[in-house]
Amino acid sequence: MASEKQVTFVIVGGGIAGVTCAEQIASQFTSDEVYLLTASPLVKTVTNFKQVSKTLEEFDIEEQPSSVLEEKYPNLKVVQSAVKLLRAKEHLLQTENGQTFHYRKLCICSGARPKLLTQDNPHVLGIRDTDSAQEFQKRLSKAKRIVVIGNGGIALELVYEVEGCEVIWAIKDKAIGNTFFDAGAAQFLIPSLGADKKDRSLPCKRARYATDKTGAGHSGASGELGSALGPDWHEGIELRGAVQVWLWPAYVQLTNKKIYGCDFVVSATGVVPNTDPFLNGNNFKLAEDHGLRVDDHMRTSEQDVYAAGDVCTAGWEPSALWQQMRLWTQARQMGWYAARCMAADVQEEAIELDFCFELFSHITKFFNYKVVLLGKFNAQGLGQDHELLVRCTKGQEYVKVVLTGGRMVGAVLIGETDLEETFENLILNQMDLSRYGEELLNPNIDIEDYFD
Ligand SMILES: Cc1cc2nc3c(=O)[nH]c(=O)nc-3n(C[C@H](O)[C@H](O)[C@H](O)COP(=O)(O)OP(=O)(O)OC[C@H]3O[C@@H](n4cnc5c(N)ncnc54)[C@H](O)[C@@H]3O)c2cc1C
Ligand SMILES: NC(=O)C1=CN([C@@H]2O[C@H](COP(=O)(O)OP(=O)(O)OC[C@H]3O[C@@H](n4cnc5c(N)ncnc54)[C@H](OP(=O)(O)O)[C@@H]3O)[C@@H](O)[C@H]2O)C=CC1
Repeated sequence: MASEKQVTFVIVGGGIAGVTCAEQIASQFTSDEVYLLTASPLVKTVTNFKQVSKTLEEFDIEEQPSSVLEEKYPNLKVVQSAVKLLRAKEHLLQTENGQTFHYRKLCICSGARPKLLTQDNPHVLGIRDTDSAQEFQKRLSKAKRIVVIGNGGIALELVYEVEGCEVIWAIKDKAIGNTFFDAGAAQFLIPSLGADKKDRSLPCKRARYATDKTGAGHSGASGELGSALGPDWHEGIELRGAVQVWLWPAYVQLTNKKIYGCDFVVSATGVVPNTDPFLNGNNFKLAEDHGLRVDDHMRTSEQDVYAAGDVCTAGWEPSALWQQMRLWTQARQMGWYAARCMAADVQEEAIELDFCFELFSHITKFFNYKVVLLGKFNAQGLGQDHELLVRCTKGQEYVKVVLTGGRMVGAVLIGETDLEETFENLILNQMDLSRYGEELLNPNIDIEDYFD
């Protein structure tokens, strides 16, 4: 049914960024109707939020029916229909179900979708949402062998979690988990794959790695065999050299020229922001990664249109210790900050870039280890101008700090190190640590006493 509404605030997207933004706006402007337009039947909400330290936060994500939000915020209306058209110059939006909204302020939080290796190939799956995860699960239950391509978050989780099916993991780097780790951390984690198999007595879990040091793409390209991952990676992992001689639904040729048959391929090769088709016809500035470019007030290049979460790309000059990564934490922080910017704009108040953009911080789990990443954890953008200190106890913890000019600028903490708060402080206060040298990571010294 066609209808037209004049509203102050419209938010597009029922993911973490959109829901956080809508909640924040609805709680601040209780006498205004706030509209959240979303293509998905369920909305994602943040629960059990815990501020672990100044910048580190932990929370759970729950998918809930939109009624839960509407009950909590009586002025928040959720419309489950995709936006099909935006005319930013006219401040007008239209949804698939025929509703037209004339907004004053709009925030686009339409997320991202998997950047698949090949489009429209029924044997190549991406994992993004509940539907695609269910499709993956369905196909996996009948699969003997899958090929996982990519070396980021999803691939790391999959190769560890998938059971009862042979997994061939094709990566183009020398070490696993290139988006989160360096080779040292990868080396620390690799035994978990083999050990996990023994400990959990999984008869069929087999992981195999194919690496390609050329860094070229996979299907059909040429290249040479990459170097081995290290002495431990194959421990407890069954390795077989030859391609199976029966017909598989799909075959993958890697750049090392090997061909593997499989039931299907998971393309865990990153994401691309959802900026089309509904944004077409406007004058949005896009970043190189196709994200909506936003300034330090989360404003896009179209007036009164803000963006947050995976769909946007930070276009401001970032702090020396922060970088954008498309993660839950940043989706929540951006959604929340975008709401505050929209509010400040309406109330004609000034607002400064939030403190959460001072220091990159992320807590997660890989291979059942707690993982904390701080600042320039992989010495991003530092070139040769840095020094690394590493402490590692096999099977227990891996601690790496990145120093430049004697000051700590990043850290990777794997395991229960209990160092996150101290290191966060050292990074934030930029204290000169030169005189401590390697003692900084001496496990026999209580580092907190040093700096009290
Ligand atoms: C398998 C997987 C595991 C992950 N694990 C982690 C993790 O452990 N830790 C972590 O920090 N991050 C993780 N991430 C990343 C994290 O999920 C994303 O960074 C985050 O969810 C992005 O939130 P968002 O709100 O920007 O986008 P999304 O969650 O993608 O939400 C976008 C919303 O916009 C809606 N939408 C899109 N187009 C339209 C339209 N035209 N009209 C109306 N609505 C529209 C969609 O329906 C959806 O509701 C993971 C991602 C994946 C895929
Ligand atoms: N626990 C967590 O924090 C998790 C976070 N996520 C997030 O979800 C999003 C999606 O995850 P994911 O898909 O793993 O994305 P990521 O961006 O984490 O990783 C993509 C990986 O695919 C590789 N890649 C890209 N293109 C190709 C190609 N053509 N051939 C081979 N490899 C390629 C990339 O290598 P290169 O970098 O060299 O291009 C990279 O290793 C990300 O934003 C991720 O951060 C997901 C799961 C868990």
